[in-house]
Amino acid sequence: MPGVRLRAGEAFGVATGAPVPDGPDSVIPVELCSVEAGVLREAAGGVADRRPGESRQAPNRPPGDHGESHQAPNRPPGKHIRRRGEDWSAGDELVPAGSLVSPAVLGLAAGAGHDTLLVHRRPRVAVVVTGDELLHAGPPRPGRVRDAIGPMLPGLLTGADLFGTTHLRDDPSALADALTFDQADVLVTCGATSVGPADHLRRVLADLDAEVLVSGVACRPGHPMLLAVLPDGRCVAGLPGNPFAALAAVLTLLRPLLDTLGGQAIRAPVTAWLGDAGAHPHDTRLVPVTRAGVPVGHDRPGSLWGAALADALAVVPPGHRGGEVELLPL
Ligand SMILES: Nc1nc2c(c(=O)[nH]1)N[C@H]1C(S)=C(S)[C@@H](COP(=O)(O)OP(=O)(O)OC[C@H]3O[C@@H](n4cnc5c(N)ncnc54)[C@H](O)[C@@H]3O)O[C@H]1N2
Ligand code: MOO
Repeated sequence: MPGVRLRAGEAFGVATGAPVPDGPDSVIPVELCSVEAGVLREAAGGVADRRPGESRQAPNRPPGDHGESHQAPNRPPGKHIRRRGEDWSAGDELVPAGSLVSPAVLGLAAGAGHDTLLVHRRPRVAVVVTGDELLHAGPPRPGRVRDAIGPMLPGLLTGADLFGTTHLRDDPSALADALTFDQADVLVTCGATSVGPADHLRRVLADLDAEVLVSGVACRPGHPMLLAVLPDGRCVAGLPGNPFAALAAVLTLLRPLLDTLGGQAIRAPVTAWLGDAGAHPHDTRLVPVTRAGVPVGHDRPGSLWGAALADALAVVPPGHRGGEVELLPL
């Protein structure tokens, strides 16, 4: 309370959050005091300190005792007073650069007096699912499979804005057309990464003068995954058509790309102990496991069953027989 100065033995009423006058050593909650004939009396303990049968009333004091020498047992100096600058000082880093602006970060920034924040824009993503054989409703039948990647992707693209999903037949000119969509920072294609007659992605990218940065990786599943940059800087992430391989490519290639474009800090690795999980002789294997690192099985490249049962994919290095491995949370 600017302009008010308390002397020893004096008290002043103050609402929660209001400035306190100069001079007091602490604040006593109003429910722990009483005022009789202009004299403030303080209960010996707080409500929480009362034992069964004890009165909450202030102890009897002789008239004239203003309580100035009385120190309540639970009232150290400074109690219930927030000092200016006690949470942080000018120039302190409140959250590290690269942090996600969560609701708490937004509130903290406002509380610290910021009107604007310098942020990365969320990357914008468009998805293109290819395949003559794909169905989008009903049960699979001979020669036709349900699109399992399109429904899986939106929930995996956290931190990005998704324009939507386009479904294409195996037609190179339709694919080339889809890759001209210039509102997206990243175009995600599903299928057509391999070398079969209907796998047009690499030829289409060559025709568009794209620079291929990643053309296959030593990882099972997911080994045909691809990353390319179009001449105008837009990225193309090619997910393999086998659904579990597509998931592997999202976790190991697409998500790190989106995190980087969105300015997010690199996630600290999570690890678990994993025994002999059937390591590949020369490639890294991704094995669906529980949080405790127990393989759940059902991990064929065309099936998402194991991933659906698992908490994470364990990153199993070639030749692994047992030891600590990285987990990619699902
Ligand atoms: N000659 C070679 N053939 C293949 C190789 C190879 O190295 N040499 N790699 C195999 C691996 S591993 C994978 S993975 C696939 C990747 O194939 P593509 O990305 O070209 O995808 P497609 O041929 O279109 O499809 C493969 C498989 O997945 C089914 N599929 C495709 N899209 C979906 C979808 N959205 N939802 C569910 N299932 C999908 C598709 O019907 C095929 O059965 O290549 C291998 N071949
Ligand atoms: O990427 Mo493929 O599905 O390795 O098996």
